[in-house]
Amino acid sequence: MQELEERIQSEGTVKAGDVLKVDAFLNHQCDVRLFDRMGAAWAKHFAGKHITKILTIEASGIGIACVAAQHFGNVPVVFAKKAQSINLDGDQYTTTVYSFTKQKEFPVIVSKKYLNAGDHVLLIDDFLANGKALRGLIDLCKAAGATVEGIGIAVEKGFQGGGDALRADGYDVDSLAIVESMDPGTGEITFRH
Ligand SMILES: O=P(O)(O)OC[C@H]1O[C@H](OP(=O)(O)OP(=O)(O)O)[C@H](O)[C@@H]1O
Ligand SMILES: O=c1[nH]c(=O)c2nc[nH]c2[nH]1
Repeated sequence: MQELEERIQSEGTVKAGDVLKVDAFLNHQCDVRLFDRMGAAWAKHFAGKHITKILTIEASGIGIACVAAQHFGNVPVVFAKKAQSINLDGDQYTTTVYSFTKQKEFPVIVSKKYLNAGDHVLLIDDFLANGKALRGLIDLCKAAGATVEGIGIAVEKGFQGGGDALRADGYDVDSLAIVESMDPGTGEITFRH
């Protein structure tokens, strides 16, 4: 998606440790008109797929998924929680995920009420790096007997390999920008096309 690549080039910064900072528009301050166009792009890619639910993970995927849902017939958006809460009752599907930016392991929890066998799920997230977050969401879908119809990602860091491993496993991963390389010294960012 050319618009997203241009925003990354003009507003993104490359940090040490393979971190791309795009919090001016994607995952701190949110450009909802951009999110809307990202939703439209995923709707075009996944046209013809029967999607009954969007599943994402706290925190940064939530806003993007909610805006994107409007392009999928306003299907419900469920987000996996990364902490137990007195607000979480009843049976739950749980797994654990190592968080790239927080550098620690989190529980990942979805109430059994909100993910079911028979659901056809689109996974949405802001970033795909090593694929840990998505593998966790896929595990939750498997536990529920739900079908993963596809994966919509805003920014994939292709050089970290998580996306290619998911594609090799047969998942339809639509990343709107795939960073091929980025250099914290010069700030140069290149994209895969
Ligand atoms: O492919 P991976 O290696 O799993 O990296 C991608 C994940 O990392 C970020 O989550 P993180 O927990 O770092 O931050 P967040 O709370 O802002 O979503 C991002 O939102 C993805 O969920
Ligand atoms: O803002 C972010 N920048 C990144 O490089 C990244 N990788 C995973 N999750 C991420 N979030």
